[in-house]
Amino acid sequence: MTKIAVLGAGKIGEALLSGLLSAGRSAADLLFTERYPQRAVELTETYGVQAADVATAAARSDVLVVAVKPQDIDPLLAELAPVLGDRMAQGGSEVLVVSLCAGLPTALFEARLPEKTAVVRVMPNTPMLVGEAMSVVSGGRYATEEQLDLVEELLGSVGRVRRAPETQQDAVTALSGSGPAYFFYLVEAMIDAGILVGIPRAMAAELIVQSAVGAATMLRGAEGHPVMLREAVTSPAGTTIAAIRELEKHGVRAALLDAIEAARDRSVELGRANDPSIEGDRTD
Ligand SMILES: NC(=O)C1=CN([C@@H]2O[C@H](COP(=O)(O)OP(=O)(O)OC[C@H]3O[C@@H](n4cnc5c(N)ncnc54)[C@H](OP(=O)(O)O)[C@@H]3O)[C@@H](O)[C@H]2O)C=CC1
Ligand SMILES: O=C(O)[C@@H]1CCC=N1
Repeated sequence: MTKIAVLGAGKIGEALLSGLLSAGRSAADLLFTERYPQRAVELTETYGVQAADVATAAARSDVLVVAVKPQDIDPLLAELAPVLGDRMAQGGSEVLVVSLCAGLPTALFEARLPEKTAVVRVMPNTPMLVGEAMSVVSGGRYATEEQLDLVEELLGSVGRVRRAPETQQDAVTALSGSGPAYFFYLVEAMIDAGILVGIPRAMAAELIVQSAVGAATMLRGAEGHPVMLREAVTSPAGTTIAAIRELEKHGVRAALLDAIEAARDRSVELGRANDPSIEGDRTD
């Protein structure tokens, strides 16, 4: 069985560990690295997965999943490069580096890691926790078809997977990587609206969450025809159109277009900030 190490078990790293375990992968085939010992102890207690240092993780794993914040990539790659170099020098099997980092191009990893290291860039999302991730996979220069298939299989066990050219990854990050946050934000606002119109919080939450689950299930079944689904809810001179008029008046559609464009731009910026060929453009 493929041995996988998650380097940086924060929110998305933990979601991946949890999702892979729920999908039936053995804890013995997983490792993780973490900066703070207390966090490592908590994760081991919760999931039964062992913590390791970067050298051990790199020596024992077939796949290294990088899940640190883009701003933390430099020290991690500086630590990883010599370890992978030693592994190669000792004739060890090839390792595959899978980056989940927003904005960071595969070329960045290829430039900092030993020559010809295979890198795959993935943009997943947190619904991985419940086996409903949307992940988009792009191969770097040295990633083989078999390695891309392997990554698709791993992520396919925790949700849906698509392959796309790396040039689309910043846009993908803005859409599905951050996407769950937009829905959570809408739900939060709708629950507040429930309170405004006199429904207690717990009941408002139940009404809205179940409506979201029902709407999501219908959207999936309808293969993405949101306009027709919305029209079916919108009666002539009814309540829904009164609400839609307000949404349009307040520019909610335009706000979403701007928001997703801003997220795409931020992903591009994170990549540039970590590009050693661009001087004086580091943004945190
Ligand atoms: N959260 C999300 O929805 C998604 C996130 N991503 C990407 O995943 C990556 C991680 O994001 P997220 O999980 O939200 O961030 P978190 O900050 O929750 O997780 C990153 C973890 O990595 C740890 N870490 C940092 N440096 C090292 C190191 N050198 N060795 C070991 N551990 C280290 C951090 O420790 P410490 O707490 O000490 O800093 C932290 O626990 C980012 O690149 C992000 O772009 C991609 C898709 C979705
Ligand atoms: O907000 C972020 O930068 C990360 C990437 C996609 C979702 N969360």
